[in-house]
Amino acid sequence: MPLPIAELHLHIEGTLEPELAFELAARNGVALPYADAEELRKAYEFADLQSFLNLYYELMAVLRTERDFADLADAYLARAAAQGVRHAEIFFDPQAHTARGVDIGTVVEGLWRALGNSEAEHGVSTRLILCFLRDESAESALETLEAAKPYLDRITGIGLDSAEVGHPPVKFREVYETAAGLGLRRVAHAGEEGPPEYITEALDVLGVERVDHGLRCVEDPELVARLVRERIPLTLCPLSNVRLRTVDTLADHPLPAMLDAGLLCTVNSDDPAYFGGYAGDNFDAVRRTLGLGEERLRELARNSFTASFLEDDEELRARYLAEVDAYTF
Ligand SMILES: Nc1ncnc2[nH]cnc12
Ligand SMILES: [Zn+2]
Repeated sequence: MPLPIAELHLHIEGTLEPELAFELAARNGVALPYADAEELRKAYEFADLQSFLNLYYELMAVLRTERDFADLADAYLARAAAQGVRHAEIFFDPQAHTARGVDIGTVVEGLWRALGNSEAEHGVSTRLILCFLRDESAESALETLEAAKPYLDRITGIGLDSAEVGHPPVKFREVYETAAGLGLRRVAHAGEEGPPEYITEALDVLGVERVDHGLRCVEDPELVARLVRERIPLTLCPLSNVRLRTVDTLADHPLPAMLDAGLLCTVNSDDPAYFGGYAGDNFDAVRRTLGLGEERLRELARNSFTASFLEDDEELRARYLAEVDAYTF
């Protein structure tokens, strides 16, 4: 039985496995510029974040109907459950779909078909987090939040993703303020490729409660001290960092030093179809390569539930934490 964990950094579009991409392409009459799934998988060789994002957005062309989004989310939830995920807070990128003429309602309702049944079907509780694309305009983000208003009962929070460098958090001050007024929780990618200053800005200007990645905080000891003091969770994604070359090799990953420093780290998969592993695979990789022992693994699992947005169901959080405590390796 795998260690029970919460996954807090997962882009649903990044769970599109090549085989499902071809199945959906056939169903929707979309032509993909690859002969088959095997050839597509060979294209998963990335120099940096942008080279990954190019393929990530290109493949989304196959996602067109509610059923497509439901199938995508259902496939993820089944895989995640098999790896010990008990709770998943799932990002989606509405602008990447509305730009192709797919309505935000199609996306949310499609995802909800799978998420609404997930506890019964897969034993995985879920929350949905709407992400704005930071390389699009602030106006576009505001329009997206407006378009999401009919679906806010299904959306727990907002996030910020896509190309980081050159798109600092401050660009999205207004939409984060508006979202906070609507009662939405706030997270943002910061310090993945961008500098530590973006992490500080995400905290101070956007009011984020959790930082996605946050890896580059290690370059600024004062920032590390603040993150420790304020118990700000970081959603790290070790296999993603290797594939996108933000660390040279997994053995160089600062996770052990970050835990030693007292940071509230969690381990997640980011875009598992592209980066070689789901949440449990990331745990296995850091256990094997970074030599994390049982106490550290249990700490990471506890952190994932502590950092989750389960304030609306503290009983469930307590149940998950008890499962972690009772787990025998
Ligand atoms: N790792 C990542 N960083 C920024 N934007 C993303 N969108 C999907 N995955 C991402
Ligand atoms: Zn991400």
